[in-house]
Amino acid sequence: MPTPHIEAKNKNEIAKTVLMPGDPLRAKFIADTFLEDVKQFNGVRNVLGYTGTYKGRRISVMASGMGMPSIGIYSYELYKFYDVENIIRIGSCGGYTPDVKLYDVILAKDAWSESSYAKVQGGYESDTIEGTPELNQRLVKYANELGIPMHIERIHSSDVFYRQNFEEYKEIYNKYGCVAVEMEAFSLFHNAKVLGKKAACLLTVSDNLETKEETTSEERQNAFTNMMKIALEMAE
Ligand SMILES: O=P(O)(O)O[C@H]1O[C@H](CO)[C@@H](O)[C@H]1O
Ligand SMILES: O=c1cc[nH]c(=O)[nH]1
Repeated sequence: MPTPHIEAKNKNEIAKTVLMPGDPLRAKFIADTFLEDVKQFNGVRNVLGYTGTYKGRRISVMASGMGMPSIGIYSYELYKFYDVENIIRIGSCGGYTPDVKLYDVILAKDAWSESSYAKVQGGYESDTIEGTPELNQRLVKYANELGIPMHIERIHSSDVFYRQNFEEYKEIYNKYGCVAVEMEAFSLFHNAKVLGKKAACLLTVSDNLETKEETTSEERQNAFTNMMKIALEMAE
């Protein structure tokens, strides 16, 4: 400590629970909008990380960057070297079915992926990994208390944003039951599993591959507040 990618010198600078959006400016938005007594603990590569209080309880928020190699590095360092216990990814996703509409919140029960991340990292052979049920139960409870509806479904973690064959998502939906795509949960869930830690993933639908509706980049940064409010209740 510090690590190659996180400059915090002391474990105490980071709370036991870290919310993790891909976008550094979404992390800044959360710190600016929802947290009090905020201290920035990371700025390496502009992957911003902050610790503060929410309703008087301590929590951190730090970006993961995009894709499994990136969240693989940051979540590993947080769990292994900073004694972080819980990471809640709060991301955007593309809907594979009209059943998930723009701005809907999805809790990833598990993530299916073609990625080699888990196999290469730790010899894990399956293509599906669960989020931590205990965290999922807490997030369901908080969503209910806040009156925010939530889909609880399997998602697709993809290494590829721009596929040569756009239509492949239809087969992934039909064959594996993934209702939406994002790019990090599978490796986050894997790291939690091998390190004996906990992880969950909340997503907001930013676009829909079937209906072709989409939100703007500014909305993806600042407007996905329902999932943020659910995740912030994890503060302790
Ligand atoms: O909005 P974030 O959290 O970055 O998540 C999604 O958005 C990025 C792609 O635009 C990928 O990181 C994907 O997982
Ligand atoms: O990975 C992602 C995230 C949002 N929207 C997509 O289509 N893919």
